[in-house]
Amino acid sequence: MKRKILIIDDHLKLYKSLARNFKHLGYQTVHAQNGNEALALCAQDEIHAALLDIMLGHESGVDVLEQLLTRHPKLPVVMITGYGSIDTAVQSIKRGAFDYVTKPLDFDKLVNILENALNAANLPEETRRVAPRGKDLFPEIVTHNPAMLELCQKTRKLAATDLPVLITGENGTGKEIIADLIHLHSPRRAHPLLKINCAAFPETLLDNELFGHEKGSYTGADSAFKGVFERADQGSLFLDEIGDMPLTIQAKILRALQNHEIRRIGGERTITVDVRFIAATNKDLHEQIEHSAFRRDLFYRLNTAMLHLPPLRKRKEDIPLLVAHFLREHAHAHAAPGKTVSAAVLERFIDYDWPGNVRELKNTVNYAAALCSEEMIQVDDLPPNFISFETGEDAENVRDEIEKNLILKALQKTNYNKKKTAEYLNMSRTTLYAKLQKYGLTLPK
Ligand SMILES: Nc1ncnc2c1ncn2[C@@H]1O[C@H](COP(=O)(O)OP(=O)(O)OP(=O)(O)O)[C@@H](O)[C@H]1O
Repeated sequence: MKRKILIIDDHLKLYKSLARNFKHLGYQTVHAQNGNEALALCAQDEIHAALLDIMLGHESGVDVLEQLLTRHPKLPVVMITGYGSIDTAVQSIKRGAFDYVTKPLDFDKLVNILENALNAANLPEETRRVAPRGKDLFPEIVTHNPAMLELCQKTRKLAATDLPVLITGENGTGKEIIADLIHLHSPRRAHPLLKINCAAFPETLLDNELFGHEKGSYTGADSAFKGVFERADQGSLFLDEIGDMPLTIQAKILRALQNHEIRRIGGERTITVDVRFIAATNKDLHEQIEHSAFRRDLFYRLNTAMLHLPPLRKRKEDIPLLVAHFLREHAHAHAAPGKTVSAAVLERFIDYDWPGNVRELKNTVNYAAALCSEEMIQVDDLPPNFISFETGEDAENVRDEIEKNLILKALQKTNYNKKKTAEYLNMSRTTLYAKLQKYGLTLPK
């Protein structure tokens, strides 16, 4: 069946050109010039995704978005925005739009985003919630922290095995990216990686989502349903927030891990399943065991291969690198010119403790990049909590550490030639000598 895209735009010319391009790719398009027409089309026809202009004559695209999503909550909507209304586009994402594209439209990019939107919409409910979007489909760990580099190496080695892996770390430290990497580097990569957030479901629903049910197993079970264990066959299963899993379900998971067998709810027969387990938690499982909230035997089954992600506050030297990475990503995603941050912004970032870890940093950078109209992001462009935030000794220490490493690398690159090192670093030789002394760097004889 051809997929049908609804284009909501009051410019007929733009619609015609998009319709022509989409037709070549095998999509069908329908056109609405305003919110009412869009709602009417969605009511009478099956629409797979919508493209919605933020400026719809006298109507606000964001209002139309809300009306559409109220009636069709699963409809993926991609906003079209002019360069001047990116902040509104960011608002619309908060209100449920899938993504946004900026004018002038880059058709290839638009199709890419649309395909991601359509794929995400096709995923079962529980996997969609935690499914990677956009560029995250190709995860990349950005770091030069020694503990993280070691962890990346261990991740690659573990990926090649079929061992269950337990990933621990605070929220937003990158556990899901590691899970993606394990699967993508494993021999199972051609099969699905299904993800389920164990904290997102009440016990009976979680049971159903994991193990499925037989027809007639409870009122309303009109047909049999395969749970994620069966749907992930030959692939991997990512059990996120496993520390929040009810004890009864932990017992079933243990059985599945040990015997590779499950039973659907209301089912008599055992079903053999072939999945690789990847679990993650932000909880201290030892503590959970002490409080009888986590099964010791399941923990021992899972902890043969453990990966712990340190919080961002313990690897602050990664902050400048991550900031540059997220700025590049932002520029790329919005076909916008690349931005930088001022030294004062970096200082604040380094001094801050980042309780939400890398995710919080990414959101902060995206927020500032979207709102700042200049090339360099200043403290005033940051969210309010950063504007009133004082910097201190911490920032200085990390800056020194970064500078020391830079000088060391430059020395190695120039074979410890001080003149060339000074030139390479764009500093005078006197400054270089002072810094070598400050950091206790001695050159090989
Ligand atoms: N080292 C990194 N390099 C690049 N991006 C990163 C890195 N670590 C995390 N991210 C990004 O930060 C965001 C949060 O990462 P992720 O979802 O993997 O964290 P998590 O530990 O699974 O979070 P939670 O516990 O809340 O589910 C993602 O958008 C991810 O792409």
